[in-house]
Amino acid sequence: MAKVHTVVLVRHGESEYNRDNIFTGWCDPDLTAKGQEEAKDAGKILQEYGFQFDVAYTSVLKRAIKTLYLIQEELDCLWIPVTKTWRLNERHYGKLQGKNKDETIKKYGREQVQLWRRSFKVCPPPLDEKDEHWSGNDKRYSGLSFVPTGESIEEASKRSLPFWHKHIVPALKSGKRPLICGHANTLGSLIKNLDPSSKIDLSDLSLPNALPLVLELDESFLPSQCQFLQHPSGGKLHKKRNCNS
Ligand SMILES: O=C(OP(=O)(O)O)[C@H](O)COP(=O)(O)O
Repeated sequence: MAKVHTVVLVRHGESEYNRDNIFTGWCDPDLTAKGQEEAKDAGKILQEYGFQFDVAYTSVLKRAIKTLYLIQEELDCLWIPVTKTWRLNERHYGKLQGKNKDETIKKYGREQVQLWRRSFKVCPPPLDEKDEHWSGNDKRYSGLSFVPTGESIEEASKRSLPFWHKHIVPALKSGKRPLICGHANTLGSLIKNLDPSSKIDLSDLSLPNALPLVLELDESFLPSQCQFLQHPSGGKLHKKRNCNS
């Protein structure tokens, strides 16, 4: 089907928790120096392909906000409107937040941990509201009637999809070119759940850090194709990797 609309999505660059192999969710670690470079690289790749954006969206987590800023800086479009929303936050990882992934596997077993990470409906164990990682007292969430203590991928999709329909689709309808900077599970599940029957394969939602993903949509705003724009190989060639199965 012919391409009608295009949205570019980027997972943030490497965070301190990514570097240390820690479940992140709604925790708010910064980008590492490597993550900052990855973000700048993403901007350079997008520039090389000639992408331009009129509007941008990100979460309220600094790893995504800073990645977006660095991309905008590379593209010289710091002036475009940016909407930050908790609806694009990473899925809430409950009690796993702040825990090392290998230690969690040792404690609970690989199969159980994989179920918490990738099952659509299974929620990770809930975070205690007294835990240091509980977001209920964080002022950025003061407008929410309910602050999650853990989310399944399905629950995370249920709060990101309405944002897509309320903000991204109208932006596309008015001819705007949107850039979305977010998180592995939320972006992956958002794309998959726009049309669960689509052939798009995001190989278990493990989106690489700061690799721009070009999503093409048909006239009904359903995904028709998606592909990653690869990092420069040898500093020269950017190879596109197709993710349609
Ligand atoms: O918070 C996370 O994602 P993020 O680094 O994209 O924000 C997760 O810890 C990613 O880990 P996962 O691949 O085990 O789901």
